[in-house]
Amino acid sequence: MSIVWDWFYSILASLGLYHKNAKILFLGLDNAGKTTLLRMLKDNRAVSAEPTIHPNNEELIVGNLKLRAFDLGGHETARRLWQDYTTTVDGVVFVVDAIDRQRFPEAKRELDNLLSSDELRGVPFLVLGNKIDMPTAASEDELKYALGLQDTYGKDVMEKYDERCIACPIEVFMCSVVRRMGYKDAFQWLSRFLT
Ligand SMILES: Nc1nc2c(ncn2[C@@H]2O[C@H](COP(=O)(O)OP(=O)(O)OP(=O)(O)O)[C@@H](O)[C@H]2O)c(=O)[nH]1
Repeated sequence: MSIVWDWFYSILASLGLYHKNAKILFLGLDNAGKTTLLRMLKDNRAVSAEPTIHPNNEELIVGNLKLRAFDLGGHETARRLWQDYTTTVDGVVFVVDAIDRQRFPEAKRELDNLLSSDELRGVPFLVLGNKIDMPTAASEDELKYALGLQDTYGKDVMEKYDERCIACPIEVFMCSVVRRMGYKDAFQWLSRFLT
């Protein structure tokens, strides 16, 4: 295994994603930071991403781990696109721009749609409030309130996943993708629901 490959696997291992057999969707409004996050996981560097013109063109496949980003909002076709992409989704990473308060209601609508969709019943949801490197970013409490997520699953990594849990596990983590802050704990949280 080359040094670069080795190092790449060590990133995935630190996030708890190494050797996972899972399809994870990165969803959220445009400009939230999905592409930047995907590229960060791929290259460990923040590339200033051009806006995604084709919402289905960002994908990362490593062994049995498939990560794919889709934009929501503004276009109805997005839903069809991710539904066509896979019928089995093992996890959703829903990215929200924590500085764009005006769009919190729109983000909430999209999230509510996802949470009530049959295809995603029981699927763990990781909600990332991104861009906390900016001083105007919402706090975790503010974002949770805006998204109606005051009552979340709990962050304790040691807590055992209760298979009988009817509602899907959902938790909010604040992060800055470009500063590489916050998303490690978040992915570790998500990874314990993946096989
Ligand atoms: N300040 C700050 N900016 C960020 C962060 N993450 C992403 N961005 C910026 O936010 C903008 C949108 O990022 P993208 O990754 O393109 O967002 P996207 O969700 O993929 O949206 P589209 O590209 O429109 O599909 C870019 O200018 C990024 O550089 C962050 O942690 N902090």
